[in-house]
Amino acid sequence: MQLIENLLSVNEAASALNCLRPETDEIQYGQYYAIGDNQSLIRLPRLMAFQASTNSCGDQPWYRCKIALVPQNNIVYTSWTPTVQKLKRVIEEMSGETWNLAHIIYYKDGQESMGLHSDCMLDLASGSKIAVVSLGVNRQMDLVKKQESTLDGPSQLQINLPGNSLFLLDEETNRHYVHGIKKEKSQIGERISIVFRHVLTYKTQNGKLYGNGLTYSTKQDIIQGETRRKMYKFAFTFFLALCLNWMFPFFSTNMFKLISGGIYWLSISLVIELVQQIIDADYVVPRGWAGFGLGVDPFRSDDLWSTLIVVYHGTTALAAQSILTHRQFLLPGDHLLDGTELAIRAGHIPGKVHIYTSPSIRYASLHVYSQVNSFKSPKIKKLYKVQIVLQCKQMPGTFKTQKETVGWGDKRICNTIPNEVIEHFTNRRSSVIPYRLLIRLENT
Ligand SMILES: O=C(O)CCC(=O)C(=O)O
Ligand SMILES: [Fe+2]
Repeated sequence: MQLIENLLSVNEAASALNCLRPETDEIQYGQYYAIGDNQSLIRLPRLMAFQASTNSCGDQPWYRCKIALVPQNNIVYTSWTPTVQKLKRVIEEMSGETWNLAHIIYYKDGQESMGLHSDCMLDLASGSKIAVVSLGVNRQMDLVKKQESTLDGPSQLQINLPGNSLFLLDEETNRHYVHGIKKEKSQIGERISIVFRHVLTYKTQNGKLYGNGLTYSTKQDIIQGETRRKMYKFAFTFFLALCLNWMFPFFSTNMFKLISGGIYWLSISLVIELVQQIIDADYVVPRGWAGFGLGVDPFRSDDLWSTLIVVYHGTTALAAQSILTHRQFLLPGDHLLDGTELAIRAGHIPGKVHIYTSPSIRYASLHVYSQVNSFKSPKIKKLYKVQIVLQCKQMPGTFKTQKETVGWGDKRICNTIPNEVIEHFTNRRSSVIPYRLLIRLENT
């Protein structure tokens, strides 16, 4: 912490104060709010304005402070105005540091204040200092050591911030102490503080954040991420439209019922349009899979959603189609619609007539169960791996559990479900009810 008095000449300080007063044109102050306990809006006892430099991409720095989270506070950073820019230059030349964002705060009298708080450090350049330039009357800043702090040093401090001074608040002090500007009992005049920060977070025109510690660290990353998402969406759409349009009658959504009632033929472009609507809904659960709700028999009397557990069944598009067409799982030995007999799949022990499921999506999506097929997106000519899993409800007490049967031994397959109980098997067809088709499309 450091206080530098007589930052400017007396005349310059007086003129700076005058230029930054609300009556002058330079700064358009606004009234901002906090959210109270009962969700009410609380008027903050001060006026504020925001300025910042843009980066080389033309984006503005962004500081994630509490007031920015209140929807009613429309915080807009404008470019530097002459007086603030001059103050910035003076303190940068004096300290050798740089700042790219400022909050300008107007306290009209001693009744206006700022409560005890720590400045949020998420967006600040590591090791950078928060610079507070004070103009106008002297105000007292209280610093109170946080309860959890293990730092040696005074538990409380009072610092006078006279007009025409610079106060530098370092990371360490901000981490261990809260600070605030307390109310004054005596009648005093106005004070303006200009709080400069060096932030490394930026906001794009469409409101996306990038920078230190964020999903996207540069603007380029955002563009790449969006391109990837677009390509994925295209591929997905074409996969559904070209390879899986048999399944549209099985969807539970009204729009599908609407268009598939009796008409099982859909034009590719209509399918694409519908699929895009689903994908835009971002219904991707579990992680990495896109889920499509399937129609469930409305006449079942058991309380499907509350008493049955969730399991997964890794399968092929063909088998999924067969399960959905027959409206239930089939057991080896059953006859399909075309009269052929369902055989025990190669690799499974003959004589074991069972339906296999797993509480683990990891296990169900192993390639022996959920066959990997490749799919070439016709539009972008890119090859993808496609897998299908049916998300199902299974009736407790109707199945047995056993350890994995894929030869992994003790090597853990799923983080949540132990290998010993990862496989369910049953011979009751109607105890497993598929309610969501999961599809995963991955780059090859
Ligand atoms: O007005 C002041 O001097 C304190 C401002 C402050 O602590 C803040 O804006 O976070
Ligand atoms: Fe602060």
